[in-house]
Amino acid sequence: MPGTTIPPFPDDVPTVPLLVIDYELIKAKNKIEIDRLWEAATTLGFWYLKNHGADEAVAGMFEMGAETMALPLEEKMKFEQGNEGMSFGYKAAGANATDETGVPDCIEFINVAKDDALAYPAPRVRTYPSTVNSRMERTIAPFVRQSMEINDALLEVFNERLGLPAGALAKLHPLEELSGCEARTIRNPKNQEMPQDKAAIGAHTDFGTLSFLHHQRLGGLQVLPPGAEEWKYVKPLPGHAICNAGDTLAIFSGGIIRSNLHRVVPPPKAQAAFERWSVVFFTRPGFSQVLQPLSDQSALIAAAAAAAEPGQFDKGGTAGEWYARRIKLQRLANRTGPETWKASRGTEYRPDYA
Ligand SMILES: O=C(O)CCC(=O)C(=O)O
Ligand SMILES: [Fe+2]
Repeated sequence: MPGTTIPPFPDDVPTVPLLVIDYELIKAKNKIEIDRLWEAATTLGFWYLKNHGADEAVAGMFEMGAETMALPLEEKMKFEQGNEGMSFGYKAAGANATDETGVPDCIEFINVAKDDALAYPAPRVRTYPSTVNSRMERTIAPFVRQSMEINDALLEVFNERLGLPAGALAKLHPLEELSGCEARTIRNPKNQEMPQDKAAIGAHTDFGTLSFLHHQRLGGLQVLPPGAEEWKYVKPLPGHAICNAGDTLAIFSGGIIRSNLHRVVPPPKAQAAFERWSVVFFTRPGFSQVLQPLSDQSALIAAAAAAAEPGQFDKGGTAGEWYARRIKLQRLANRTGPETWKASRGTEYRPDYA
């Protein structure tokens, strides 16, 4: 999309002032930057990340998404993720609910399992459209590797600040174990015939541990800060990723790290006339890992978990069950009524919004 024609993000809409974290400083173990990352993760659970070095792979992911979405719908549907609680593959527009009344979403996306990208050409989980296969080695695998390296470095910081023994969080995300880790490219159609506050992706928390998100120039992502009544836009900043913590990190940390509600609405004002694309990598635990606060390994987590409402973080099932439930029950094909939406929710649920 030629940059000159895209109107800038408007300066008169409510935005949330995320901290900008410098990945180079995090790698250099800069104490001040680590403190800032910790503050971001434990207050809102969202931050910008600059100097992450993944720009080329991210650009390739946008291209892969455009090539894939340009395929005939019939071809894309051969790789649809299905209704059984698996996210890998193609998700058609309208397949998911965006709220408890069952209003359909309007975005389509392609998800590639980290386990397929790294094992290519041998499928570990499933197969993909030709446009994915042709970029598996030159685009998707490098994006997966770089994203994992970045998320692993952030996890190491959290591991230490949570008072956990070295490698405790990493152990829950073994490279070899099948997991919900995936790379995603999303297409959001332009000129959506819907009000500006109507969700393209409904209010949700992310299912996994850490998300590494990229936009081009268009806004539309909003967060609902703790205690706030009003959704606030996250302003896209060129070259800056947006990172957020998800449910499984909130659970492992007994709620010390925040998995915050967010949603996608049409881009604000004049930007709504343009198609919006996003790229994400989701780090999620191995499917067999048990979801519970790591209280037996950290006094800090034990205290936080003890202070939390019963049932909020002591979930008990496996990461595989958590992932499958959340995906399966947001599919409209599986909806029986408002209870299906409710049963698909994550660690944060605000009945007035989510
Ligand atoms: O497109 C975006 O900005 C956010 C996407 C998102 O929240 C998700 O895929 O979980
Ligand atoms: Fe999300």
